[in-house]
Amino acid sequence: MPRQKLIAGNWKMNGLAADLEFLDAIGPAAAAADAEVLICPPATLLAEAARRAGAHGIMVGGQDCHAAVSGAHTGDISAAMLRDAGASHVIVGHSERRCDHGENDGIVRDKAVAALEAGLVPVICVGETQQEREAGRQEAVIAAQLAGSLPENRGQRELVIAYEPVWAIGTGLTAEPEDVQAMHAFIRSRLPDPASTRILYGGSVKPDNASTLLGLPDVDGALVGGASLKADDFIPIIQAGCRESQLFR
Ligand SMILES: O=C(CO)COP(=O)(O)O
Repeated sequence: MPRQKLIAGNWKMNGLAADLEFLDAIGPAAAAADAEVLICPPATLLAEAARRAGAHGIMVGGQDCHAAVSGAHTGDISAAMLRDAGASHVIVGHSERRCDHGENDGIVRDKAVAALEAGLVPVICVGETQQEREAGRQEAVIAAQLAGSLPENRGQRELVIAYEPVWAIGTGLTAEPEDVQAMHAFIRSRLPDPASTRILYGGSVKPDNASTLLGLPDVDGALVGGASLKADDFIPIIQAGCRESQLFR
């Protein structure tokens, strides 16, 4: 059973209500695509995004969640709240959260467990820094992040891994296709359900490199930052995912 491609957009801290027109703009491309499309807007837009996205078969997700179900955590949002707002997925362990908010692997794992318990699919991010890659430590770093961040017992519940080399995020630098494929194959070798788990690549995915990256055998989709903010950039990435999905049938 081939893994269907998943093309995900992470809007990060961008987007006001008017920007949800994006969903109607990408709607026809998403509806026609033989690939799943997921948009993760800021939490303020989630409920309205879910309402508008549903009409096009687009899924929506959160960008983070708290590990607790509810309680005295000012400013935080639980997985159950995301689900209640219409999310199906949540990104956890993005390098910007690991770096800006001091989230370590244990915190990321607790968030992933909370997501699964709320009925969300966690998109668990891992990635090495430039320094770690230059020192040839990328596999050791990723192995440790996977060992520390993945829930231990998830039964049949789905999770998604996103490999995002930190040095490729927002820099316009993408990893070489051979390095991406090698790392994705390495990640797959470490997963309990290697055949069914989707591994996305993220880090400066753009319309002009999407086909190459999505055509790699162990790349099951993309987690797109900057190029998910404009329909003209995101539509060709969806279409690349769709083409590459069909080639695998
Ligand atoms: O961090 C990312 C997605 O989560 C990647 O961001 P860019 O596509 O802007 O490099």
